[in-house]
Amino acid sequence: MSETPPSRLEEHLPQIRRTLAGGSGLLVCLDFDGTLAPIVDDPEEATPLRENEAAVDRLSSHPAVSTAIVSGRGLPDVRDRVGGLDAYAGNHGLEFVRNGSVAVHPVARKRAVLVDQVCSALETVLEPVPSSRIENKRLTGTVHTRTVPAPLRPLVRRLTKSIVDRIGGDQLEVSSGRRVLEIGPSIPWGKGNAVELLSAELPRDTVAVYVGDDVTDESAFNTVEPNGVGVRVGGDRPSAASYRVTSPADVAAFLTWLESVGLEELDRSPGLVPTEPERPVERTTASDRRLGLSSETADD
Ligand SMILES: O=P(O)(O)OC[C@H]1O[C@H](O[C@H]2O[C@H](CO)[C@@H](O)[C@H](O)[C@H]2O)[C@H](O)[C@@H](O)[C@@H]1O
Repeated sequence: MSETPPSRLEEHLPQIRRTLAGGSGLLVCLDFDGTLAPIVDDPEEATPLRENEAAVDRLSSHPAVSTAIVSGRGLPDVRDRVGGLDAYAGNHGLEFVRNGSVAVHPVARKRAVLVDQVCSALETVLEPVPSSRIENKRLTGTVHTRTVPAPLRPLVRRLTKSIVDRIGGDQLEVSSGRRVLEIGPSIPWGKGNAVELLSAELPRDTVAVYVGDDVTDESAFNTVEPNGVGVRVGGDRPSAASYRVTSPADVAAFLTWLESVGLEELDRSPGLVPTEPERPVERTTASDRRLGLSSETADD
């Protein structure tokens, strides 16, 4: 991961316009929890902001734009929560649906039986821990610790790791996310690979945008940067994304800006792009200024 904190997006719209001006189309990839939907205690209750749904719908209906959700949730789950995108990647990119056909990583498919055994064992072992919750997503599993009393979280981590070691051996691994432990196959595959696959099907000069809030989104930021636009939702901790916004409401403002301002840049043929002044003068338009972003919040 980059050691550089991302810059505040609203201060860098002219750079983003220049990045978009290099492309003939746009691929907009979006994480779900913490990006389109605010983080909530109960994962079942997570719902995208209406403004995000509307902005995604508008982008999806534009002929120059392809849209995708790239989520840690299982595919059926995330498709139920937000509709209308061109493609969906679930389980951190291990499964995919596009043009009506579903693809699953073959190694992940084989190891799903181990994930299932781990989830069952954890249901029993963590049963006495108040408010612990196990989400079996078939190809991966999630242990939720958001509502577990803080002093008990290290115990949950230890128990989870020991069960995964016992049942999964070197076939499974545990990683951390926002108040979750993610259990999945130990293979070098993540959201970044999913974004690569999506990009590979589009013209080479398509500009890729990725918006996400969590550690697993870093591989996707690495995939789209530096020719595309990586946007981290959250505070100023280091990230491979160049830009950051604070909240899902800010994501809606950015997506709206992309549709109303950013897309205009794509339409300019290279010969028509105004030459840059010698000393760059940042072109901030009234539409740029309307991008109202909220104030800082803590990452957790
Ligand atoms: O890649 P994402 O779409 O962001 O999915 C990552 C995980 O998101 C969900 O957990 C997170 O959101 C929950 C609801 O707001 C919250 O309670 C939890 O603490 C967060 O980590 C989802 O439940 C997981 O399956 C995803 O892996």
